[in-house]
Amino acid sequence: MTTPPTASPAPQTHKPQTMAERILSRRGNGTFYAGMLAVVEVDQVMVVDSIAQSFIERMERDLESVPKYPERVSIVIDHVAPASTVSVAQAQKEAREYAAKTGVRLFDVGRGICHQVLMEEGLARPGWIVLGSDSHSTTYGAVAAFGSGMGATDIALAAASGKTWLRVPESVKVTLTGELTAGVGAKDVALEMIARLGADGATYQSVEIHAGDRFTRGERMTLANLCVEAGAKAGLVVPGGEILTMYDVPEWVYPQEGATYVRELDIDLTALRPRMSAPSEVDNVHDVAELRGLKVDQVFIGTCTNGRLEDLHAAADVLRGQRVDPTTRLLVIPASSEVMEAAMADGTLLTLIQAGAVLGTPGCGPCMGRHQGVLAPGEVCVSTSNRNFIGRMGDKDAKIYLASPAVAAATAIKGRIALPEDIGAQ
Ligand SMILES: CC(C)[C@H](C(=O)O)[C@@H](O)C(=O)O
Ligand code: SF4
Repeated sequence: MTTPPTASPAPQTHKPQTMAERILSRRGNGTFYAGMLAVVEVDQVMVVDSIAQSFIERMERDLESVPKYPERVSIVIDHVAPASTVSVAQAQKEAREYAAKTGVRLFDVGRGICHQVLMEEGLARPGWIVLGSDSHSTTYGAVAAFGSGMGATDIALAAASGKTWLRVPESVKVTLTGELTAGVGAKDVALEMIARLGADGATYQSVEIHAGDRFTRGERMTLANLCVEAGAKAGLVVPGGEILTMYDVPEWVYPQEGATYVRELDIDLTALRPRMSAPSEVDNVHDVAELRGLKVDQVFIGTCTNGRLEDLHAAADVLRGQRVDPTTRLLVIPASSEVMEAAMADGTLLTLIQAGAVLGTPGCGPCMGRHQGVLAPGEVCVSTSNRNFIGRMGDKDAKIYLASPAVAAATAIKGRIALPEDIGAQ
């Protein structure tokens, strides 16, 4: 197989480092700064169903190799699960056989979306390097893991060698100030951040988010998840709040005072209103109030961005005792089996179903337009996901608006873009 190049030599003096520089240095073979080439240990390699066939082909045909550490590789069947066609079923069958043969972990149909599942399983931890065959692998930055998406070839090389090599990214520092007002949450912050960075504004950079003790792990996942929509290589949230009680956070993941950033921006949470991304770019962000009243055919609550228990709670708080508009469909797809079980146990699912929601199998659902709720020409969807590109959820003439679970729920009741306050909720 290909031999990794030798990493850049360590500099003589020690300058303060960003989070990305610190983590890559610690997990690699030197003291790295932006622009240098780092060779690093990989703690977890994640392969999704849609990429599994090409991953297996790279491993067996091109590299003639097997995973060096099978316990560090996970395959997740989540994007089109259960299978929608014979060829999808065949690919998934091959993924199962490969897992059985090599001893890598397999999370099968119904366990949930890759990023949610890895987080729940403790397969992303502070200071880890987690590579996924999926662009939203930046999500692991919620717990200060350097998470990044790569193609099948790079993923296979990492699985075969236990290492990867990459150019150390420059960092953008995003500092959150003030406190959120009622009805505004992590999704609104994430959309505002993308609007401010721009869709290509952080290409190959590490977005380092200074959030203090604000936000739960799930909310931090929403923030880190969206970073890739600005083109980021990683989205790292400085540990604080509940992360400190959930994990042992090593000192070496924190950025150092005086580190070098290519750009710094502050987001004042107090001034933020519920935000919505209009078609067909994620950075086309507006106040929901400006878009109010637009007729909506489908509302989708779920995905790796906003399909967690707290998201279902936010939706249920708005939908309790209400009915979905008869001309609008509401799809709710929990991000994982664990989320579904908890939402079942605490009555959230009953509330949603009584309001008229249709429940789907934990997984990606219609997020990328492969099954379970694709859109017809001219249809409009409000989704809690992260991408609203042309054709993303079905027909190229369908339109997707991205918003928080609370806004999505209010919209489902009205059948038109709405704020929770429009139906008397907060
Ligand atoms: C199928 C997968 C590779 C893809 C990604 O890379 O993100 C998908 O998850 C998406 O959201 O578009
Ligand atoms: S839920 Fe959507 S964005 Fe997330 S991994 Fe699945 S397809 Fe990609």
